[in-house]
Amino acid sequence: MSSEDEKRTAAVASVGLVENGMTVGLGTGSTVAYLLPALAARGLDIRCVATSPRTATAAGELGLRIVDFSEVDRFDIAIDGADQIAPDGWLIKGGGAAHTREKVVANAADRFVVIADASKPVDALHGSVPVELLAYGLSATLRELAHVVLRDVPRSPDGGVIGDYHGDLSDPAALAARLSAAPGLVDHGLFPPSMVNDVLIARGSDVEHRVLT
Ligand SMILES: O=C(CO)[C@H](O)[C@H](O)COP(=O)(O)O
Repeated sequence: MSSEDEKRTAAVASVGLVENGMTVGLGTGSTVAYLLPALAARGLDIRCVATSPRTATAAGELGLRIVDFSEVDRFDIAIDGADQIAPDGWLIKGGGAAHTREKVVANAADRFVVIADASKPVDALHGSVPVELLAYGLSATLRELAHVVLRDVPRSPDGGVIGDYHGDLSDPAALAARLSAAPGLVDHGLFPPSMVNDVLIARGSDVEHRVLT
């Protein structure tokens, strides 16, 4: 089974967790792209908030009811993909640069569900961590953080500059605290295990369901 099939399998499994009347947060990415039609096919009476224009457009075209985040202060459930999933539940997100919005939605959700193909679980987080930076004072923020490489991509819908922090990821909690403490950093792609309730990982046609909190 291809990773695309696994993304679809995990996404389809997650829609069984959504019930009539729920307010649902929708993530961003290629795995979420499989979630949207599966969710729409259930024909539930739900309202959704999207974490990106891309997700909002796709969901709307499928007939899902998208409302503005200003109408919502919490979610019954939010479902999203991830770039890396560590054994202890730490995530790296933001490959699609939507991590700031995704974190706001995940944090406001009673239940945050991660859907992933078998390439996403890792023994240890590695590589780089997506960051969103305030355009104001960008040079000073880059100097303060060091090790950030800016991406050649458009700004976020909220005007943030997107980059990736390259450094030691062996202590995600310490790094998350250091990044969060930097003035000018809007948010980063390290999501703590305390924010994650369920992880659905498809391996072939099987789905492993990890329950975290
Ligand atoms: O954080 C994200 C976007 O900002 C995505 O959830 C993450 O990059 C995974 O994407 P995909 O489902 O395409 O593998």
